[in-house]
Amino acid sequence: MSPSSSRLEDLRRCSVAVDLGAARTRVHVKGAGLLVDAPSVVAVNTASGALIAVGAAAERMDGRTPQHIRVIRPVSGGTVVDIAMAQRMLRALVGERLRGLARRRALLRAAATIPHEADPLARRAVVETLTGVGARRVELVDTPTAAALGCGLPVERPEATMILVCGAATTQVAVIAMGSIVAAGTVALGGDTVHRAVVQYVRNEHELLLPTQAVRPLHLALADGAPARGETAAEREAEREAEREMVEVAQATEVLGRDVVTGLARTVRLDYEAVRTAIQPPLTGLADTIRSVLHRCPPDLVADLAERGMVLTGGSAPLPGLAERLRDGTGMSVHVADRPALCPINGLAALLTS
Ligand SMILES: Nc1ncnc2c1ncn2[C@@H]1O[C@H](COP(=O)(O)OP(=O)(O)OP(=O)(O)O)[C@@H](O)[C@H]1O
Repeated sequence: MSPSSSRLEDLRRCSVAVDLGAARTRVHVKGAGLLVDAPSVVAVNTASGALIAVGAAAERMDGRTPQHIRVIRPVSGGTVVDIAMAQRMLRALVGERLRGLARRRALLRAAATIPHEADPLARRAVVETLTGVGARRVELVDTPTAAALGCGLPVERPEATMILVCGAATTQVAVIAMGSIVAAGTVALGGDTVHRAVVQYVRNEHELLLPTQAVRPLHLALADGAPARGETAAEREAEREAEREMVEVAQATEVLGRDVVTGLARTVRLDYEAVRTAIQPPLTGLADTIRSVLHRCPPDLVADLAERGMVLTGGSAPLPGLAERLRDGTGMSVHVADRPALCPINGLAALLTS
C-alpha cells in the first residue's frame, strides 16, 4: 500500500529505517545515514548459548564451524523466522546506538520494509523483533514501494511502473500506479537459488564441487562482462557482440572446488557465458511471474509498461544474464537501478524525511 498522508506523518516521526533481509540487514538512522549493512547471520555456541559472532564474521564461519558452533540465519525469504535470534543480531549490530537514540527520544519509532505478500504472522514477527530492541512503535512499508522510491521512480503518477526486488530468497514483482500497488507477485527465486544452480552446473559440467560462498565472488568477477542496457534490438546485438569479445579476452575467472572423483582441490575456468547458461533454468519461473502480474493489470497500465519497461532492484539485480533474459522473455525494456541492493532502505529512509 502507498503511504497515505496520515501514514506519511507517522513515517516522518520514525527515526530509524530497517530492512531485514534474508541475506543482509540494513539500518538507516535519520540524520546519521546508513549505520548497518551486514549479512543477516549470527554464530552461537550451542553449549553455552553465547553469541560468538555476528554479520560478516559469522557469515565467514558458515560451513567451517566445529560441532559446538551453529551459524544461524534468522531471516528467511524476507520473513523473520527466529525472532529471538534476530533481536540478538540487531542488538549486536546496532544495539548501543539504538539504545542511545531511545534515551534521547521518549518514544523511538522505527519503519521497516515488509514483503508485499507477507501474512499477518510475518508482519507481527518484524514488529516484535524491533520492539524487542527498543522501538516503541513500528511502521511497515511494502518493500517494492520502498524500492521504487529508492530508485527515484515517480510512483505517485497515474502511469504504471514495474519494479522487481531481486533478493536472496525471493523476487517480488510489482506494478505501482498513483502510489499504490496495482498487481504483484512473488517467486521463490533469488540470488541463493541462482547460486545453487551455478554449483549444480559446475558439478555436472566439470565434476567439481564448489562451496556456495564461491559463487558470489564469481558473479562479481564477471559483472563487468554484463551486457549494457540497450533499448533497441540493434543496440542489444551490438552489446552482445561487445560482450562476446569481452568474454574471450577478459571475462573468465578461475574458481576453486573439490574434485568429485578424487576429492582433491582443483580449479576450473568459468566465463560469463557459462554462468549465464547455468542460471537460465531457475529464471524461467521469474518470467512466468512477470507475465502473470501483467495479466492482472488493466490494459491501459500494460500499455504504459510496454513503453517504460521494468526496473530491477535488490542485491541480485546485477546477476549475469538476468536483465537480458527478462528482456528476451517479456519483450520489455529492462533497467538495472543504480546501487540496486540499497534501493529498499534508501526509499524507506526517504519516507522518514519526506
Ligand atoms: N553484484 C552481485 N551480483 C550478483 N548477485 C549479487 C551481487 N551482490 C549481491 N548479490 C546477491 O544478492 C543477494 C542479496 O540481495 P539483497 O541484499 O537484496 O537480499 P535481501 O534483501 O537480504 O534478501 P530478501 O529480499 O530475499 O530477504 C544475495 O543472494 C547475494 O549473493
